[in-house]
Amino acid sequence: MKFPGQRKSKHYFPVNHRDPLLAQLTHQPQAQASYVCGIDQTLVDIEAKVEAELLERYGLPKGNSTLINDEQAHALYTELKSNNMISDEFAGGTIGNTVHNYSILADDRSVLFGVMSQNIMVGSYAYRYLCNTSSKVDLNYLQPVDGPIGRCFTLISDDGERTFAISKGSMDKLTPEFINKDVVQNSAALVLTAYLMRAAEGDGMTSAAMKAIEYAKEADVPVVLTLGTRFLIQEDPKWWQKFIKEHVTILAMNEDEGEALTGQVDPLLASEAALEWCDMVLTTAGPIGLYTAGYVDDSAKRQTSHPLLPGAIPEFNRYEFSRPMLKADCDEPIKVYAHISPYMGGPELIRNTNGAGDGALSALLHDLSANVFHKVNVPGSSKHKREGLCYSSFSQICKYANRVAYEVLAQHSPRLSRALPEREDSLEESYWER
Ligand SMILES: Nc1ncnc2c1ncn2[C@@H]1O[C@H](COP(=O)(O)OP(=O)(O)O)[C@@H](O)[C@H]1O
Ligand SMILES: Nc1nc2c(ncn2[C@@H]2O[C@H](COP(=O)(O)O)[C@@H](O)[C@H]2O)c(=O)[nH]1
Repeated sequence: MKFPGQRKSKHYFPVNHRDPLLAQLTHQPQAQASYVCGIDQTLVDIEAKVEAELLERYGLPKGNSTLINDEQAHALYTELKSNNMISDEFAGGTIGNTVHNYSILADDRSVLFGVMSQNIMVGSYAYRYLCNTSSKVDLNYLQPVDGPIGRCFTLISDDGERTFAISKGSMDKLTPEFINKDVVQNSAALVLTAYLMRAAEGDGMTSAAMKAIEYAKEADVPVVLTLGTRFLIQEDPKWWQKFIKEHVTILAMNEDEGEALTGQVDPLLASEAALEWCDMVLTTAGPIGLYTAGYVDDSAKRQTSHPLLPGAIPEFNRYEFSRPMLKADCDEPIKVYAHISPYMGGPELIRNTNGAGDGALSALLHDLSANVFHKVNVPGSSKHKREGLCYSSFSQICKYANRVAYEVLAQHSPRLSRALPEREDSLEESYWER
């Protein structure tokens, strides 16, 4: 496990500083590992820049992820291919991206549940998916299926907004028997997307996800849900509120999904509202940056040394130096919020924002998993006198998530091909040289 480590307020990502507590680990040759597991619809992203007219012609609402049938998929693919519009084809899927990025950041194992074609031709989509996934993502639990994996046409508009058209193939054929109970129950977190809940009748994906949730809850493993798209949530916000209340520990969403879920346009107020149903919230807000929100026990709260920020909740970041806790672990829970503006104002060139939110979530998962790792291996640490959900404070998690989102945007791909630089200097130099 590579640690998130200590971050200077100016340098929003892991730096070389060694945690003195971690030094104890060097005396333990066999540190116990910690990992996260996730379930996804196995998808390859087929990226193309398109005009608004094409979206209209195929009946694809801008910004949404729409399921399309085989005939529509064939027509769309033929049109994109014959006009040389396809710019990239790479492994995708919101949770596939998240666990891949987690493994890149942590330089450690994650486990992905899903399906994989059992007969794979070199160059096929299944082949590409495997080639484009970090070798640290454990794919040994994938369920073999007869058909192809899914295709996600990722259609980028002039303003960088992405619209998805999903040709599902066999992506929803995962069945509950392929969810390994031990793997889920020994993990630091189970990560899911709202997309898993829209499988058609006869497809096992939704029941597989519910089985995994059942296993996770039995073992007090945090369940992390990312909302995927506002269109899915606005169909029935009450259903989602109940789902989150019953099953979810940490919720990740963007400001549109937050509005669809809570009715609050302001991402801070949407985060506050969502805290009524879960323990922690990560709300990304595009060029506005991102928010973390959650709970800490009154006795463990820590005041920020940063300027207090105005907002719909005045001075909302007052206790952002606190570490997130489960509400149930607090005697006197208080709500804590933190915000950060985009790292360096965002990259100079943003081709599209595909996967930026998933990137931010993978940083949060890394921090959470590092906490489990630290707790198991350095149980006597003062860090664990109180039960904490994460290793770092709300403020630090904001910085780290923000930095990773920047990297996804700068690398122009939802999957990181390399981890963050160890030292800030090179990046900063290039920033000032602009
Ligand atoms: N236009 C932008 N300028 C600068 N940073 C951005 C921009 N869009 C996204 N980001 C960064 O990426 C993060 C996630 O982006 P967002 O678009 O909210 O996620 P999602 O992909 O889930 O919609 C933001 O919190 C911010 O740090
Ligand atoms: N599992 C699913 N993933 C999907 C679906 N539609 C789109 N996507 C994936 O989302 C990421 C980008 O996420 P972002 O919201 O952070 O930009 C992309 O790689 C797609 O593959 C879906 O129905 N199911």
